[in-house]
Amino acid sequence: MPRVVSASIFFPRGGSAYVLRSLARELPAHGWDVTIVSGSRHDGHQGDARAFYAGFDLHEVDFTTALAAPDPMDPPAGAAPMHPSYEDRLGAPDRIFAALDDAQYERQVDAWAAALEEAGAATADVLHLSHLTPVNAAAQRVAPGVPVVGHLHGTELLMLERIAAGAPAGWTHAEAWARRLRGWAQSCARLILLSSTQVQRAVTALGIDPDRCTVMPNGYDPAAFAPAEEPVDRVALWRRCLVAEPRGWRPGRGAGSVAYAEEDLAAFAEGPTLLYVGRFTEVKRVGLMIAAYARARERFATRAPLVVVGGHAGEWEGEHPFDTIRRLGVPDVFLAGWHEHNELAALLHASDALVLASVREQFGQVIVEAMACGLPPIAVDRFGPSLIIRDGETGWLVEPDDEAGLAAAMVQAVDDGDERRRRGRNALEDARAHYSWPAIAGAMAATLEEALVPRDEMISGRLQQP
Ligand SMILES: CC(=O)N[C@H]1[C@@H](OP(=O)(O)OP(=O)(O)OC[C@H]2O[C@@H](n3ccc(=O)[nH]c3=O)[C@H](O)[C@@H]2O)O[C@H](CO)[C@@H](O)[C@@H]1O
Ligand SMILES: O=P([O-])([O-])O[C@@H]1[C@@H](O)[C@H](O)[C@@H](O)[C@H](O)[C@@H]1O
Repeated sequence: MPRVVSASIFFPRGGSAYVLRSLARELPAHGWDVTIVSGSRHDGHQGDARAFYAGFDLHEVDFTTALAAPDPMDPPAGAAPMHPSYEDRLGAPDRIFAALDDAQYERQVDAWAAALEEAGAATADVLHLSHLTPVNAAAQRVAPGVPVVGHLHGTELLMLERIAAGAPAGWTHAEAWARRLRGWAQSCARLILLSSTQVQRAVTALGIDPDRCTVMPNGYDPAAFAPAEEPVDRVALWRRCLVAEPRGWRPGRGAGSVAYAEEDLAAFAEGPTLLYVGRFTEVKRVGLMIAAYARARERFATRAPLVVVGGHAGEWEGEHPFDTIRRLGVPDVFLAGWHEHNELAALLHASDALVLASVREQFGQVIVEAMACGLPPIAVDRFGPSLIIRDGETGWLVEPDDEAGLAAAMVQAVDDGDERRRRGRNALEDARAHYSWPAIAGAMAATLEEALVPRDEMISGRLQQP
């Protein structure tokens, strides 16, 4: 059986880790053995690759020592440096790529070359590399003859677009990183994009040949996301998540630092529940969503809460949702904290519509997960969501950063139960028809096979150094 080494520099945290894991689960049925190489941490925080990728052939790069060092990017000799990130969060151990100098870059490449070597990358048939990172350079060093399938997730494009618009102060090595990312993209045999809306975006940001791009959407795991089989005791579910075992958190405090009282559950007694699922990054516009909810709430015919699920503890960009809720003084918005996939379906079953105000979402995995549970989504009419959702049929599409438009969609979703349920049924059909991982994995296997074919041509492409 051919073997693919599937690698991510990041410890499992964002949407890309779920993509990597779902594909690793499905690819053997399509004739591929998978070895995973991933960043990891063993310090009790979320992000332990051994737990996240349990049962897979895993080689991890452990950042635990680096995270305890005064400079996680420059830990004691022998320890792998912490991964950098595409987001620039004040005080975060994972500094923005664009701030790392050449020596720090070389340390990254050395650590990942060792990991790829240990995982047998040189004898793999294909390398599948998430995002564009120093793992690409490490692959060129230790496995120069092995074709690379790159997988873009959107966050790398956000950083490049910010650099193109004028790098913020502190991004002192922005141009060197932009050059590297472009070089790595150009040397991939194939580059996976998540939506046809993204081809031109990637061509502009990376200068790649559009013929090397494969459009392959993300999916949902049908074992985890499906409509509820039995009636759900919603108040009991929200009591557990918000009152008895709370995981919501406020700035500077850990999971569970935001908890609710029994009487707060009255918000769930009458009307439908709106749900957000995701990280607290700037692009997601969680603050705008809460402001739109505040407007919409005054017009709802019934009391209808908004539950905000997600936000890795301790990580956020811009104003934290806890502060937004306080600033606006808006009632009935609940912070539920991070919940793993095996718990998410229950939260979706206790909700009625998904809201995602994100403005530049390459795909929006949570949309198809919600649709697979029968929830209609409300999202923004740009990029990935604009093709996943059929406005008026499977959900609502609104303009980016349009607080009034988002509020109007929320009012309709809350007040018109028949219409909401009709769109939810259609959404479920679309999810089943287009977005289940077992079906999508066939396209992934085909992409890996395609990467094997024009080997000579591709090898000369790979040798272009950034
Ligand atoms: C801005 C942008 O372009 N983002 C992209 C990015 O990451 P991003 O991290 O923004 O990913 P998404 O929001 O799409 O996915 C988040 C994932 O985390 C899971 N989750 C979230 C909260 C929680 O409490 N528990 C939990 O399990 C969700 O179920 C989902 O599977 O890569 C994803 C994967 O290719 C794409 O779909 C996104 O469009
Ligand atoms: O998974 P995803 O959201 O595509 O993208 C990545 C995250 O997984 C990772 O945690 C973060 O450090 C990166 O900067 C990037 O955002």
